[in-house]
Amino acid sequence: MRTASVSRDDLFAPAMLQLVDDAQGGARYWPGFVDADTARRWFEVLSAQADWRHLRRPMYDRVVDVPRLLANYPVDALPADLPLADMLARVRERVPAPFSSIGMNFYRDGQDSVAMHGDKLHTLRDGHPIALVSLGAPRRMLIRAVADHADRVAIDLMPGSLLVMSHAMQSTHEHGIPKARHAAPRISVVFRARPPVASLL
Ligand SMILES: O=C(O)CCC(=O)C(=O)O
Ligand SMILES: [Fe+2]
Repeated sequence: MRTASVSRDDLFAPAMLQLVDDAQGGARYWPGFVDADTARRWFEVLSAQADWRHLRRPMYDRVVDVPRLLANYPVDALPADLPLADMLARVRERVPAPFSSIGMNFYRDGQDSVAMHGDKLHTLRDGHPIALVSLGAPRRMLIRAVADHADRVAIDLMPGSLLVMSHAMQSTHEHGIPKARHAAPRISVVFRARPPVASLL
């Protein structure tokens, strides 16, 4: 396994790390996408004021808690008291894609997690990437090839960082945030380009 860990304060850190390669840009990571003060401000407002929901989901013959809080906003109805329009504008400067939905995850502590998965392709516009801004405490993400689980990379997602994953990668690779022994609260803000509603039916 490769481990990629870069801190914003590391003078020798590259501006961008290529974590996975493919014809659509693969997975690219910018550790210092926004400055520390901006990341702190965004975390404070979102943690306090977003519409966080605790979901339960059927799994086999049981109903289980989703082990993190979720909040979702379509980009054409962003609440004015949240910094999401500003975040979207900055993400679009770096990644010019037709993002239409913002999904957020709140990992309250090390027990919160997301299992290894590829994002659902039928809910994403073909060819457009997913962009993910991290806020709050660092958390480790694992990315692995579906065809060879030994082909994997661990990246410590720092507050103020941006991770961009290609559409193609959602079928060739899985990503997840494993549980951690100790972790302070973290938020990820995920920008996706959704297909028009009609094509979902
Ligand atoms: O929180 C993260 O960094 C990953 C979230 C994720 O994979 C998702 O929302 O699909
Ligand atoms: Fe995901």
